[in-house]
Amino acid sequence: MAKHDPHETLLPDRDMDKSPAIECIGLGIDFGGLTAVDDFNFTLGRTEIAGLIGPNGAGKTTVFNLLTKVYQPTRGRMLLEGRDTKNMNTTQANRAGIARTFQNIRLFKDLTVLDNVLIGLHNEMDYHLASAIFRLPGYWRAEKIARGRALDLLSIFDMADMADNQAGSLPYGAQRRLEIVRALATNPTLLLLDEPAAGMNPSETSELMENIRKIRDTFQISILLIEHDMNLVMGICEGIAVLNYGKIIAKGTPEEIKSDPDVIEAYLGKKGH
Ligand SMILES: Nc1ncnc2c1ncn2[C@@H]1O[C@H](COP(=O)(O)OP(=O)(O)OP(=O)(O)O)[C@@H](O)[C@H]1O
Repeated sequence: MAKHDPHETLLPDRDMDKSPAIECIGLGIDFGGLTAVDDFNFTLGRTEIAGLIGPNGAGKTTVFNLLTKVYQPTRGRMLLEGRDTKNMNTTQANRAGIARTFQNIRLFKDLTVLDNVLIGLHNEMDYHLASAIFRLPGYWRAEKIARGRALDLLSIFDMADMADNQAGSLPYGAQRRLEIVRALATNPTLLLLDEPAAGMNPSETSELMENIRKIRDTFQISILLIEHDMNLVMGICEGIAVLNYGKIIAKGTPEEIKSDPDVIEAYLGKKGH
């Protein structure tokens, strides 16, 4: 496989005129004596769809927790569209453009589908607190706009007719879709998907692949996904980084990754993933 410059984007020719969606430089984190992620050099260009793969316990979710500022790194730096994220917390990282979904569905199951999306939108909206408390005209205006945007988002994923249903009553695939819609409501420039195909049947997975492409094309954002389903990863990702024991052991196109002996040994050759 071609050994890539660690600071090069997975697709080096794309969007060279803009700062990358995200750039990690020597990022690392220790938990007590355990180094969960180390020397993580990773650059994702705008509108790339990339995959982060590796065996169980390799550090993939920890990388997502670093990118979303759930964890602060022990070392290294992370730039979001050229901006240093050093002092950001999770809310600030979200406002700066990173949104994520989780390995296990985290919806407000008793609320309606629409309300779940509105929660995402409110995170991003910036109306005055007093206007919300006293229900001033500005509040209602903002609410109306938010409802319209939420319904628009739901219709892109053919979910507008489910707007008033309880989120917990939706079929599994639709709940996962709703999680993605809620993340998109925060208007991200980088969307992180943690095992989006987990628990899906093959037809739900292929629908998910179409939706991921649609998201990138419609919103012109970058997508980084963690996934064990190799058909999805190889079918949709333009670039892939492979993590093993907290370190990147390979980066490249799906074709390069498939034939990389280190990857085969560390990951693809093993059964059970
Ligand atoms: N908060 C924490 N405290 C201590 N150790 C942690 C913490 N978070 C993660 N780890 C450890 O870091 C390592 C990487 O875990 P992580 O969950 O990131 O792996 P993963 O690649 O996402 O695995 P999987 O594919 O099973 O989800 C593991 O050894 C894990 O036990």
